Amino acid sequence: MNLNQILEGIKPLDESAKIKASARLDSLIKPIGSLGKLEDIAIQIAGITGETINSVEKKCTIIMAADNGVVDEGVSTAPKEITAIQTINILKGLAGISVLSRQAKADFKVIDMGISSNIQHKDLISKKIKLGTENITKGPAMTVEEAINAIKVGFDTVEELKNRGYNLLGTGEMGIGNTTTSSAILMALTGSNVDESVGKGAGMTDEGLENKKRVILKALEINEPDKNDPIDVLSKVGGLDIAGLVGCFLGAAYYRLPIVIDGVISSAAALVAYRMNPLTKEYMIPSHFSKELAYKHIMDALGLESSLNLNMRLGEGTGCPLMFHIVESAAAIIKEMATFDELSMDSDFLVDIR
Ligand SMILES: Cc1cc2ncn([C@H]3O[C@H](COP(=O)(O)O)[C@@H](O)[C@H]3O)c2cc1C
Ligand SMILES: O=C(O)c1cccnc1
Repeated sequence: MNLNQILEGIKPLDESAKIKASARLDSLIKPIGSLGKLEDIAIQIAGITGETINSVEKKCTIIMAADNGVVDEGVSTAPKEITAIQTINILKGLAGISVLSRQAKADFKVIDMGISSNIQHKDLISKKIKLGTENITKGPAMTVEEAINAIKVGFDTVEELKNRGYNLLGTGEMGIGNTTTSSAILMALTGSNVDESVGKGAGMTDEGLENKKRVILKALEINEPDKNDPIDVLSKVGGLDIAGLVGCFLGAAYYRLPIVIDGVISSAAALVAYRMNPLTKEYMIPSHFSKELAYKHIMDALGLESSLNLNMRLGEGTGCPLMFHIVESAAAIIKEMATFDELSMDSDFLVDIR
């Protein structure tokens, strides 16, 4: 399947299923709308699957790992070797995403999209496009063909997970320097200014932040990404991890699966997918409000709002298993709460509290 076929195969949510889910929620023994975002999510999932009652217990966060050539410009406090080291830590079950996934009884899948060394682990899926991107202050991060190949990896991963019965997905990443590429994508696609688009990432001094801003401005000047062409933006100032995640968002919309957005890097990928086909947004579920500055502006550009605010700024996909608890709760209320009609059959004392 080529990219155009994928984009054309994405359809809107099922409106009649949403109406039925909404009617069921209004019939439950609670004041109308009182379960807030849990109700919104239950309705969204009904629209995605076409069913009122849904199971979302088989969950997986897809973690795309890749290196970024722009790290040579001193945009991260961490050395680029951390990408490989932390990818292995994730797989060994030791990292934040590993622990939170275990807690949520969720799986994760780690894909090497372009780590700059040839590391191996039995559970690491190698789909390496190349050994890290080029330095974006000198030219494009990757070719358009490489970007499309990376998108295809994400898309195919979702297809495989759908075939294996997964019904709730999440997006995560590991890639030193990827808050730089995320901010560059935000600025290129929306024209937002550098001071509201660039944060300190994994940790950065004030001087380091000023350098990071200069580097991003230079990358945008050298590459001249076309804001009306999301693939141009992605290939010029993005990363292989972000490109893979774009494919995950396209895949989730194509195969009609709900997909949770983690932090600033996943949300940058979500914005690229949204610009490629706005219907992808209907399948996205934001998780937490990342403290990284660009996050708020990316969410504004997407017109989405996160449900959790835990002052987190880790990445890896850590918002996803936390949000899985909430999404499972949303699926449970619409399935398991009683309706007023059901109670009136059992009880002479029912008072309709609506
Ligand atoms: C030990 C460590 C573990 C991490 N896990 C996720 N990130 C996060 O930080 C990186 C992005 O930040 P920047 O753009 O400033 O490099 C990404 O790898 C992201 O997943 C980490 C960063 C570090 C240092
Ligand atoms: O919000 C995130 O995803 C994030 C923030 C800082 C560093 N890495 C990731």
